[in-house]
Amino acid sequence: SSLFGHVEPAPKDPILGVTEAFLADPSPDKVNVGVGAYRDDNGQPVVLDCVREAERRIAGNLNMEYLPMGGSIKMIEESLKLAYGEDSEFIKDKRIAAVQALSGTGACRLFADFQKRFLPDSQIYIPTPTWSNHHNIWRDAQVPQKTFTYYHPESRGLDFSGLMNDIKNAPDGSFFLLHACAHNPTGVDPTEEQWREISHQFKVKKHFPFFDMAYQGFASGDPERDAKAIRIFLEDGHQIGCAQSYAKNMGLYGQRAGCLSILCEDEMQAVAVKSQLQQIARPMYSNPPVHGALVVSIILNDPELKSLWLKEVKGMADRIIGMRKALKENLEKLGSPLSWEHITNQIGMFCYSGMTPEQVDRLTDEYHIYMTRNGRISMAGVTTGNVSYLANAIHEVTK
Ligand SMILES: Cc1[nH+]cc(COP(=O)(O)O)c(/C=N/[C@@H](CC(=O)O)C(=O)O)c1O
Repeated sequence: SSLFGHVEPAPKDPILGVTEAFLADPSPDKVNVGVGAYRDDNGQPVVLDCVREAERRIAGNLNMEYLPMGGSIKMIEESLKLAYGEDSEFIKDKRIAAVQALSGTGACRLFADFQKRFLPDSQIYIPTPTWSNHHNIWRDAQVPQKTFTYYHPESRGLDFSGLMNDIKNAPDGSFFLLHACAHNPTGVDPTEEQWREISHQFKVKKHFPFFDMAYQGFASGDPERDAKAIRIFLEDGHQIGCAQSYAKNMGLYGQRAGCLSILCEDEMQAVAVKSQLQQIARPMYSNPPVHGALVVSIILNDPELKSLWLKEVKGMADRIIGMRKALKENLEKLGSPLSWEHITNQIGMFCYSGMTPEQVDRLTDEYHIYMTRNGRISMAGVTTGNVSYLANAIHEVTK
């Protein structure tokens, strides 16, 4: 028998498979509101001006040397300031073990592998629902998963009491995966007050919070505001883990620029933990890519470029917020019998519409509209040019 005859075709990825189907569709009316990637009002991908300027500054004088296993020190420094705060005591005390990672996915995976290696009996509580790849990451790291209540379908909001119950009922010292802001796919975030209650309960239970922060700045338009959950936990004295990504908020999708950080008890522990994170990276990819890290470092380290970035990331967030309003208004104008309040109550890249897989299939089959079957709409794919077409189709399949 042939060597690889038993290898079955892999199932389509629930998110990236939608992009493939969209690209294969010849219809001129097709609309892609599947993958969470920003598009401008013409439906085109965007390279931010701050990124183009950073590229101009490094053009030609790039060296192609290896980065250290832990990645670019400068990029890590800038990333920690963004997540933990410019004046963070934890940065000053060198208590944070941090390595450059292959974007947010790579940061989550490094953490999951670290968790498996050094806390082999631990498991991880993952919100219901969550970004589909979270399950794959901790599965492949062989860390057992549990789920915790998060989304409340009836109100299309947060099931806070269900969430708090699950936090209370989990064994002491459990690991929890938390979306720092712009929860994917629901667009539902705890309020500041709710984050404070969650943080308090985590102290009582000695739980460990691992924040996946893939959208800092992209949710509210203000990176400081979008880091509020992390800052609350830090003020309460928690040790945390954090996965950062520059895919969405800096548009560096394909550059795979991210950072994994773990707040340790002291500098010596941070040095040990960082050295072990590097030990995991070395046989996996040896060291991370140099280009994206350089772009990030130049932008965040230069006050002029950083303020340009802040303006541009707010611009992206504002456009999405504008499309939320437009989509809701179009549905209301069509006389939809349903409430669409959640479209503007939710935040970040996604609207969790509440549509069923069958309704999503009809949108694709009858209207060439592509979204994940859980009814998640990537709002960045909505433009002034397609919002009424999209609203009409949604109305037709939901009325
Ligand atoms: C919560 C979350 N975490 C991490 C990532 C990974 O991003 P990276 O490019 O590795 O930095 C994504 C990407 N989400 C979108 C794209 C994807 O599925 O990869 C999405 O949900 O469409 C997330 O939504």
